[in-house]
Amino acid sequence: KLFAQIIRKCHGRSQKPLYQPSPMSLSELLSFGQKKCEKKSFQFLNDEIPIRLAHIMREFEDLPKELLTMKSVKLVRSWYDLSFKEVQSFAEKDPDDTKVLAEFSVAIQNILNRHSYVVETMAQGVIEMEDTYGMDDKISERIQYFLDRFYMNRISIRMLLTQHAALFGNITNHPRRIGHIDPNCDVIECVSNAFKAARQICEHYHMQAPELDVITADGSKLSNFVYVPGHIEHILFEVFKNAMRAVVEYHRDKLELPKLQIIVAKGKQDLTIKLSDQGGGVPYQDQDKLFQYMYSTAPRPQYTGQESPLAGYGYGLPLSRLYARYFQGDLVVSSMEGYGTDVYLYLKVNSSEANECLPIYNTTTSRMYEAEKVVSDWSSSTNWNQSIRTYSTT
Ligand SMILES: O=S(=O)(c1ccc(O)cc1O)N1Cc2ccccc2C1
Repeated sequence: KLFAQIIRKCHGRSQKPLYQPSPMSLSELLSFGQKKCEKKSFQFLNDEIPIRLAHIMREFEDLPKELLTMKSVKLVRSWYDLSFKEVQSFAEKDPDDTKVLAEFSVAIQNILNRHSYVVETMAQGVIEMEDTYGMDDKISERIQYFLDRFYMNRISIRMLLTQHAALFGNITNHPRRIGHIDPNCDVIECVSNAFKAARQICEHYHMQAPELDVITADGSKLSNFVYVPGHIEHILFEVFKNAMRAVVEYHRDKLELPKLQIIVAKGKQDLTIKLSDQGGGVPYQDQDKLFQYMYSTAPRPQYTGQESPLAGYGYGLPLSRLYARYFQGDLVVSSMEGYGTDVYLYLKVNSSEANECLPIYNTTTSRMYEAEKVVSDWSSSTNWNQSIRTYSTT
């Protein structure tokens, strides 16, 4: 019933449709945080969190039923149901009552803790489904579509909740940061922190790790760039692990490892970080598989326990691309098989353009789950059953 209201459009053009998520820009989140008004933050979250939870809870219902019956997926849905009810219970409470605000902060911490392992648990559900029912392209595409939206929704909810917890909880923060936002984010420091963390793992396991050269393009004044350092370090940590693993494995028997290279360039719109490795690269036709949840779970290497710790359960790149896209940036991989791979991380320079990227549930969404597989209207082989191979538009 509540969800039926949520996608109800209100009358009149000027108003935002009722119960649609409200994307915030980095600059709005920053100034909201600088005001440090706990009551306003409580009221905003009181409205916004149930809406963002409800939209993704409704989308769960369009998932392949094979996935919905998996116990890991049922467990994740039960967490969302519980958290939705907990936030809803504050709907009528008095925002001027400091006891209510204190209870709200406790509820937020409980919700963040409850949802700590959602990514792993959903990945387990996908594996359970594949083991039970097998996999085909159509199910794989629907799962890819859902997980990108599901994890982006989760990133957005955790961003709002951790901002409130950092601003009004009793966590001592970095002096100049507003919650998790740094008005003067030092990208070179982010690069250095991520590189050291990845190198430590690589050296511990592989006894060696490639060195790093960092180049800042001329005229790139890196100062006063507003961003969430944690997001940049999360992304760079993943791509450094990939690059180090590629270089160590491709040059296994050599004494000297070719260095990694980072170039940082800042223009009017983009701050771009390019990471180049000489790790042998990947075939062009396999490049998009790097971002597939199914690919990273499907051909599961036989876990012999000898797996390099640099090789996580493979969600590193798809999730990192969501973090990059969350504030209107992107993550692009460009590989040369036989040589190595370049990864471009694009970030918005202007915080007022860095708006949250939020999935919303509407008729387009539900159609995406019903869509039949498209038949290819390109032919690239004489063999008849090949020519109807569908042209995947991932
Ligand atoms: O596909 S890659 O070119 C590659 C992908 C993403 C990235 O960030 C860096 C990369 O280098 N690459 C990952 C990897 C792992 C083990 C052995 C060989 C390779 C090659």
